Amino acid sequence: MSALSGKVQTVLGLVDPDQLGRTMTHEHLVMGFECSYTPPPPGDEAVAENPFQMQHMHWLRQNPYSCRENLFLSQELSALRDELLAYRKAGGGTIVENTTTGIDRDLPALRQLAKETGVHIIAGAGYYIDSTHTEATRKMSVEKLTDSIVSEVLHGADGTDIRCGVIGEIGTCWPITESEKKVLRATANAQAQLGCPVIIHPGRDPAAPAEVVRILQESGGDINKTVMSHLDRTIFDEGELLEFANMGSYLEYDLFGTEMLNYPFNLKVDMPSDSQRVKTLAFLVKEGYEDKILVAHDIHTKNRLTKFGGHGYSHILKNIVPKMLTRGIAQHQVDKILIDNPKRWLTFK
Ligand SMILES: CC(=O)NCCS(=O)(=O)O
Repeated sequence: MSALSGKVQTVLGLVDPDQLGRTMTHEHLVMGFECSYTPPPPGDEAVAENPFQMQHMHWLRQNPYSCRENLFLSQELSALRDELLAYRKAGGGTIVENTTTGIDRDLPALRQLAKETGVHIIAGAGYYIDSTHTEATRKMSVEKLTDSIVSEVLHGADGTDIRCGVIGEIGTCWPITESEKKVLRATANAQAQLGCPVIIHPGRDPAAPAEVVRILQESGGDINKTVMSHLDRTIFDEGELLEFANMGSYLEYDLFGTEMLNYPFNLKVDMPSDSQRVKTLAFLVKEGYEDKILVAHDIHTKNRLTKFGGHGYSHILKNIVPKMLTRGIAQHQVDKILIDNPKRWLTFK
């Protein structure tokens, strides 16, 4: 039995799982998302240059990736500190910070934020999507990738002694690239060694989550300890959703607060509203999956911070939970989604 067994690993060290409280399982605090920059619609170039004004807030909500400045959450440490203090006040206890190699993980900043706010922060090991893999990463064997991920959990990452407490978000596209497949196999190997939680960013196709699960299974991954993120923009058909749910991973709805018409990463996708997300959660609860659901906001752009008129990290606790309670999800089921399921997932075997 390892020293991690039965514990959760935060950026400040190991904690007892009962200390976590309400947990958002997919957020970013300090990251850079330049890899997803999308040029603005024709005619909107001037707005994109100078977006942080009241009259441009709606434009930013609709076009968050078309303004470079909006993509650097890392520039907002003071606002992030205020957000975390507000999150605690709203009843939040823990945040899983999913920033991995490729999108500017900053572990010392996470440690500082955890110290200053009292929020438990759990950092992510591993690699984001293919376009952010360096040549050195692409050349690594599965064994070397496994070693690097294991080391980030056991010894610390990015030249620090700050240890990651989950593997992920591991980035994949659709179709899954060869480099991403290697990282997935390494993730499964590392999970088999460590008994740790894993979280996946699937490609934007309904077939993508199941394909990731198959690759992880082939390499000995523990699907019961794996989260499939971003289901809100990935699987829409109820039958397909139940088929995927039956594969055994946690089912994460983590784009609460994001309501946009033209989703630039896949124009075929109709991004759901928060009301539609709650309806899907109620459906999954009715179908018996209340022990598998997780929720979050996946904040990764500045406009979603309350400083810039956004919903912030407390939106689920303040606005979505009351809505869930009026839509057939009972308080004890809400508690499972916010407390018990994250705790079970995050505890090392
Ligand atoms: C940071 C990140 O990967 N966010 C996911 C955004 S997406 O639109 O759900 O792919």
